[in-house]
Amino acid sequence: MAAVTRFSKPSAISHVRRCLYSSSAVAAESNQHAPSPFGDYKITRRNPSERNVQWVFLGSPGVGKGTYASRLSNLLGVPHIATGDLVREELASSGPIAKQLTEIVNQGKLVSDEIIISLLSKRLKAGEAKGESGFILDGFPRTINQAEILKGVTDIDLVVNLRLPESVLIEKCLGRRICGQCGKNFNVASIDVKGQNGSPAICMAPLLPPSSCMSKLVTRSDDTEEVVKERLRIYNEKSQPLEDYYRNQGKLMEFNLPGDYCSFIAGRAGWV
Ligand SMILES: Nc1ncnc2c1ncn2[C@@H]1O[C@H](COP(=O)(O)OP(=O)(O)O)[C@@H](O)[C@H]1O
Repeated sequence: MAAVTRFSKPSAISHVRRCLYSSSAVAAESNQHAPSPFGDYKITRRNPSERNVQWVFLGSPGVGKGTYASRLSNLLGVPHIATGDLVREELASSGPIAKQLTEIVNQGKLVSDEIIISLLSKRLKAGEAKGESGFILDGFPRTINQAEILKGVTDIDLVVNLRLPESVLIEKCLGRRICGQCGKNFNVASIDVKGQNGSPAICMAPLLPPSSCMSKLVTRSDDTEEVVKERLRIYNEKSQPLEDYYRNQGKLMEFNLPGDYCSFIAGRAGWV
């Protein structure tokens, strides 16, 4: 993949960052006075050379967006903001919208734009108060409408799209576990799919927890086979069109897992 080759040089990330900053600076300035659909919160639309990276991770449920995005966010020094985590925090808080959210999430449906944008605005506002000027978004946008709303408030630099075959996605979702104490994510699924009809074999080792977390593992209530299949269906219908949306803007970088991404990011950072 040409993009991977281009990214595999030592200073690749900072180089891409500089290139993306300079190409999007004009667009950023011309939209400075656009009204914000983020309600009372407006992402400060800065010249990209004066802020940190603003990237988006796309990919089906179970593809590992959270794992890869959080590792990359450590490398780039920006927060990893997952809207699924914001939704789960809201659920755990028993706040006013928690009851309404429980039903939607447990059916594998999408939460309304109004609610998700309000949760995201709150998180971005808190981050900005601490001096954050960049992010890796995971789970947002999930529809063309959300992407249009985001475009109205900031100019995303790069969109990373991760891909795995659907049979593997289901196994990975069913293998997900969270430590109820430290909140870290793990995966007990051991993937070993033989190559067929020209498609490569896929082997992915489980991401096992340390012994201190072992007895505290919980499974997400929406990670049942039925709900996962519904989430995949909704992803294909509502989120997959985002690939073309960002491809047409020249912002999409695609990785077929596990090979492409692992050999690029994980290998370079010494994670594998
Ligand atoms: N951008 C969004 N728009 C609408 N609903 C969302 C969004 N992000 C998260 N959610 C809700 O939170 C749930 C969990 O999200 P997430 O952890 O990202 O799950 P997944 O494993 O399906 O990627 C989703 O099924 C959906 O109900």
